[in-house]
Amino acid sequence: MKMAELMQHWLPQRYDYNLVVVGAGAAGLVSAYLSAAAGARVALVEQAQMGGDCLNRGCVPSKALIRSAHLAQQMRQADHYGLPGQDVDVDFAQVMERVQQTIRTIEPHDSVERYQSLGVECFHGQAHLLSGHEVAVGDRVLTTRRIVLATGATPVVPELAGLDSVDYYTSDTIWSLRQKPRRLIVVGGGPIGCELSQAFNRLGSQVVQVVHGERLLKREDRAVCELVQQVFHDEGVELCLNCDLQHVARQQDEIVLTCHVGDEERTVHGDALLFAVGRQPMTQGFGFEVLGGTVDRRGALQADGTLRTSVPSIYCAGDVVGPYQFTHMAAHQAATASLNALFDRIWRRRVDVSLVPWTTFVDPEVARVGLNEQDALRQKIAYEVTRLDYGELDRAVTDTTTPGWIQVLTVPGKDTILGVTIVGAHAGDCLAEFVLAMKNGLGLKKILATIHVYPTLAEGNKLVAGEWQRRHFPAALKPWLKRFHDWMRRVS
Ligand SMILES: Cc1cc2nc3c(=O)[nH]c(=O)nc-3n(C[C@H](O)[C@H](O)[C@H](O)COP(=O)(O)OP(=O)(O)OC[C@H]3O[C@@H](n4cnc5c(N)ncnc54)[C@H](O)[C@@H]3O)c2cc1C
Ligand SMILES: NC(=O)c1ccc[n+]([C@@H]2O[C@H](COP(=O)([O-])OP(=O)(O)OC[C@H]3O[C@@H](n4cnc5c(N)ncnc54)[C@H](O)[C@@H]3O)[C@@H](O)[C@H]2O)c1
Repeated sequence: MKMAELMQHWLPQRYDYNLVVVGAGAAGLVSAYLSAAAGARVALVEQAQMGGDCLNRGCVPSKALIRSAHLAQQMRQADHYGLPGQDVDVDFAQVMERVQQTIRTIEPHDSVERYQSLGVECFHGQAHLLSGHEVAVGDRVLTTRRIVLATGATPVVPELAGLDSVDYYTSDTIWSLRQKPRRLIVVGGGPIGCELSQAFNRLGSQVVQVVHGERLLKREDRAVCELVQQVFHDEGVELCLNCDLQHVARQQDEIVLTCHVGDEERTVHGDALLFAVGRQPMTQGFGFEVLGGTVDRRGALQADGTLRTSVPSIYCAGDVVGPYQFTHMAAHQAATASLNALFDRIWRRRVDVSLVPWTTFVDPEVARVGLNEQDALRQKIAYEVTRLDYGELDRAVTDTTTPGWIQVLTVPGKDTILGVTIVGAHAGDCLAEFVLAMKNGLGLKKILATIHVYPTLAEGNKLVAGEWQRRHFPAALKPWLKRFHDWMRRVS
């Protein structure tokens, strides 16, 4: 039998679906929704909760927790605002209940009911790939022309001697806590470790943050990390940098984590332990590898620029492929993957990762798009720096939300923006204007020429553009202007 005949033998005459999407997190939901909106017949398979990580264990609960922690901190610092400062008696169980309430409020948006109403057929169960065109869910086999894998990622737990003798948390399980840990050990200096260390500390846990590297948030410039570390230190988060984990043990009622810091041994004591050491793409256990699907050296699905995997009928999006593990990237990739999957006979586009913004929601927030100084130096890209401190921004002063700054890197001598880092209150919101500008090739002069509302933090974007303009005013023009104005003062 020839190959074509063989294929004909096992492929159905007509597929049930144009697209089956595996996983109903940010990537899966957007893939399913867009495909249904484009008129395709779509099935969405989720083994656990609709909304995936972002809604149930990630962005939503963490930002709800951070909000309570921020308010507790503001209450303590009420004297900065002319009000009596106070000790805050945090009802931790209530805070965690609010976190769950927040999830419940958003939940309908990601629910089966909503997606069914949008024209997506939802299946609950673990998807298993039987071929590049067949997905089993329980007893059912869904046949489909294309598949989008959006299976996400799971928290990494380091291999550590003694780990089986202690209970520990990850970002998946920490939300079940109802009793505040008196002393919390957080392992990891990335966004999860930093956001949760500060939040738990502000809610009254004594936090020790144990970090492998020499600083927190190592993707950011050193000055940014130093400010965050200073704030953490001032608020009482104990930082253990350059730590190599050795072993962990339960001793009486406490957890004892032993690390090497250089040649020295250091022990860290706590009542609870949280690992935040990265998230591993979910590529195994649903038949992809059996079909010859490959993963890259990061352990993420291997895909081309159009998000097609090594199995031609299967595309992918979100944390399972990365490399940027953000909800907004999952959604962005989902749009590319699903439309490519539906229309690949006639048209495919590449996913655009040239401009990926992100914000780490520590206080002060750290937001970035494009290059920072350490990237520019590493890539040997020439740049100029223009910086505006929040202290020069009236709204930051009236709100007592200093410290912070806006730093813009531009092409030397030009207003073309290479990258922006904003550190400070609402940095993530303020960044959006720069993302739009960069995406559309607008330089700082265009931002300067745009009327910004006074007094807002976003006005800082215009002020930093003004600072750039002041420094680039053509020097040769100055004597001419002086002569012109001298002449104009003559009384004729
Ligand atoms: C604590 C924390 C805070 C975060 N904060 C932010 C933030 O502020 N901003 C931001 O942009 N990002 C944040 N993130 C990252 C963000 O949550 C993820 O990037 C995003 O959720 C990834 O979406 P996804 O659809 O790729 O994966 P997921 O949301 O993980 O969805 C994958 C889904 O697939 C399902 N699944 C897996 N295998 C199968 C199978 N075989 N069959 C059926 N279903 C399957 C899973 O059950 C899951 O529901 C945070 C993450 C964490 C953990
Ligand atoms: N605000 C946001 O957008 C946001 C918030 C949270 C999470 N996220 C996403 O989730 C992803 C995962 O976050 P994360 O913070 O877990 O991972 P990460 O990879 O960003 O950081 C992991 C940290 O753990 C440290 N580490 C790794 N192994 C270690 C070990 N054995 N001992 C001690 N330290 C160790 C690393 O040095 C690093 O500091 C991020 O990449 C991010 O994209 C985003």
